[in-house]
Amino acid sequence: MYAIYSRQIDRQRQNTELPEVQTSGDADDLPGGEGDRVTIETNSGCPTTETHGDEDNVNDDADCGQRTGLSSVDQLWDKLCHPPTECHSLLKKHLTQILFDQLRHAQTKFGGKLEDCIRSGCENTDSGVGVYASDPEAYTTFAPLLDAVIKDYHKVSELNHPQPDFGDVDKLDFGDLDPSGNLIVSTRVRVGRSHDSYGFPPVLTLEDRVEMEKKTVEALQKLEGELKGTYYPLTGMTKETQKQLTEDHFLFNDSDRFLRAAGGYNDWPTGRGIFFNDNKTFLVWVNEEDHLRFISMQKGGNLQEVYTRLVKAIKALEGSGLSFAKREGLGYLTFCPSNLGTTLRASVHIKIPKLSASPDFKAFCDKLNIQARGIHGEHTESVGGVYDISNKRRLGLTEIQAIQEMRRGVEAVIAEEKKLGG
Ligand SMILES: Nc1ncnc2c1ncn2[C@@H]1O[C@H](COP(=O)(O)OP(=O)(O)OP(=O)(O)O)[C@@H](O)[C@H]1O
Repeated sequence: MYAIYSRQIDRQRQNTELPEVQTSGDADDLPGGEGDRVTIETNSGCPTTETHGDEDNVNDDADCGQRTGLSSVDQLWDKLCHPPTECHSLLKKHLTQILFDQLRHAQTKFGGKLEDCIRSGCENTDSGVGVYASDPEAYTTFAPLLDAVIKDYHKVSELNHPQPDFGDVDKLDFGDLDPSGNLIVSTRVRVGRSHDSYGFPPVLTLEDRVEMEKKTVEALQKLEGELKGTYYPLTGMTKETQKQLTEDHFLFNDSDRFLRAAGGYNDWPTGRGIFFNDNKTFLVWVNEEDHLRFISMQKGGNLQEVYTRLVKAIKALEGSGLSFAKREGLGYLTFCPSNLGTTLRASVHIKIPKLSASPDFKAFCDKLNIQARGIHGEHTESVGGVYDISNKRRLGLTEIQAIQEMRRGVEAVIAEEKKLGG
């Protein structure tokens, strides 16, 4: 069966041309040099009364099924109960002995098990969240654990996410957030989407990945106008091209140990790739962390243009025959529970040397529901006082509300930086 899919993909790949290395890409103007370390957020609270696993069941290989070489659910539980250093993850906080006993034999129709959801958090006890959904149905089967984690992470008391509402893009009340062009280097808005008929990375087979890639590429090839572009599979792409596209902030890589432990890089690079239009303002990541990530980005601070382009792309792709996983009260479903709901992260890369050096920087961001990251993605450091500032909330509000929250946050950040003399 795989041979058939491989042949199909090989044919498809023969028809695509690999991109030239972009030595003068959009992000080349980003400042270089070492900078301050970003404070990474965790929403933790370490339990003081965590009970230990049932030691009689440790090494119960029956739970491993066919996934040989992976720790069993009891081995994972044991690791979580005896972390090498203090553990503050949401997994640790919410997976009690009672819940573990209740869920340890549960299985979704995609074959997802508890161990698929908790592996990363048990292997990496320094995780902030520590839980991934094995597949869309995990949000039902493992709801006692996942709901608690979701409520805690997103700071909501009820899971009643509203229906999608992108607002009227012809009547947006914002444009360029930094008309002077002095502070904002670039703006990016992304959403994640999952095919509703496939599981998430831990339960996917190589054949699934190839099949999903094919379906996705067929839909992407229908895009028109500004969104029209070309798909570049990772398989066959030179290391130099991958490196350059990653450094230019366009492409993903396989360097996140949390995602790796969750199975996010299984069968790498098969089934993965990137689609982009000619001027690289609309991109789609295929089979990175999520089945699909739609990304709109450009240099400067024009949030209106970036958001409008993304909304048009979402509507076009929703009408192209793809069917995305959603659940009442949770919105769009993603591999990581931190992303579901709107799945929207709108960010600017912004030069804020004064504000970021202030001891109140994190509190300032928290108050505005915005988050600061380093400029090479989550868990990276800031470079030259440039930070990635984005909306923190993705669940419990609409897309247009999330964008407005980010806009207000960025405007406040700019005002504060100027007040401090920046
Ligand atoms: N405003 C921006 N301008 C240019 N590049 C950006 C911007 N925001 C994010 N990026 C780039 O996008 C890439 C992915 O970043 P990152 O992994 O933090 O976010 P993400 O794609 O939203 O996913 P996740 O939140 O799941 O990690 C990185 O190369 C990062 O530098």
